[in-house]
Amino acid sequence: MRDMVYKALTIAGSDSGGGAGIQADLKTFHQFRVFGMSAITAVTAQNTLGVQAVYPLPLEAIEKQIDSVAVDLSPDAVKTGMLFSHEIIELVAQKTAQYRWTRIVVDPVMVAKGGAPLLKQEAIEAFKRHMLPLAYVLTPNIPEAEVLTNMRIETFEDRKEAAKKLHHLGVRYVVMKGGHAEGSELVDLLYDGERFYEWKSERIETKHTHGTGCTFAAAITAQLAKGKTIYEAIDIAKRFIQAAVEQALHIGSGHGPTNHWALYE
Ligand SMILES: Nc1ncnc2c1ncn2[C@@H]1O[C@H](COP(=O)(O)OP(=O)(O)O)[C@@H](O)[C@H]1O
Ligand SMILES: Cc1ncc(COP(=O)(O)OP(=O)(O)O)c(N)n1
Repeated sequence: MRDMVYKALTIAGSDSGGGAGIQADLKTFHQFRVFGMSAITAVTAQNTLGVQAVYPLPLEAIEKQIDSVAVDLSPDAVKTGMLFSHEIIELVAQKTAQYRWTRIVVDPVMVAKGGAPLLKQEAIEAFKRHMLPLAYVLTPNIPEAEVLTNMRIETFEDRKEAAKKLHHLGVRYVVMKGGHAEGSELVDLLYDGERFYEWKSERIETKHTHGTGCTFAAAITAQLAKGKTIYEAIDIAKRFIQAAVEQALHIGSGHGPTNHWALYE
């Protein structure tokens, strides 16, 4: 008998350098034996040194890609990444409702590591209004959680308070990543509306962390596509990202990408 084929769709921006965005998502899906599909929202000219240019796609082009995938290939889980403008956010929200997608992982991509904006300032309210209530899982880093909650996050208790606020704004599972906090121990936090859960790891001292957020969220999406629970999905995604950073590829002269095949070498 044939193995079941699980499918995941990523709606995100293209990173020509291959470390983040659509490219990181598809590599991660593939690594977990999940069939990856894409709807590109924007094309970036990007490498390990930074983002040199951003070209959002026409709304019609984004809509057609989503429709083509949805009507024929029925994704088991969906991930969103760089959405760039309020028009794209509104379109993606409308399509999510139209196709009744429920296993949706929303990575609130705002700024690339080098500081380039990947979400317009004017789109933040639309993001909060449309994307948070749709999110089965939301994966903010600490600065993104600060923007979405309008609060400063300094202590671990602040992170918990922010996670609660995001849950109140409609998110089912809040996964607050700890990469931007100080210290040699890294803690990713899950709030499920009742309890907090922590995933701890050693911080690897490296500048090669380009695409960690995309890769981690894509790993969660792949596991949800396979029918895993959120707790199982984060267990696997955390081990995956740790190995991917630990065995980074050391390519390019800036912030290099993680190693998407590290766990299975
Ligand atoms: N130096 C590091 N060593 C190990 N894991 C890391 C490191 N930096 C980030 N991670 C992990 O990568 C994921 C993304 O983290 P974070 O840096 O907070 O988000 P983003 O990449 O979106 O800014 C998290 O699971 C985090 O624990
Ligand atoms: C096209 C595109 N999408 C998302 C990002 C941000 O990715 P992230 O995983 O947060 O990694 P860094 O940019 O922080 O290294 C991106 N750069 N490009």
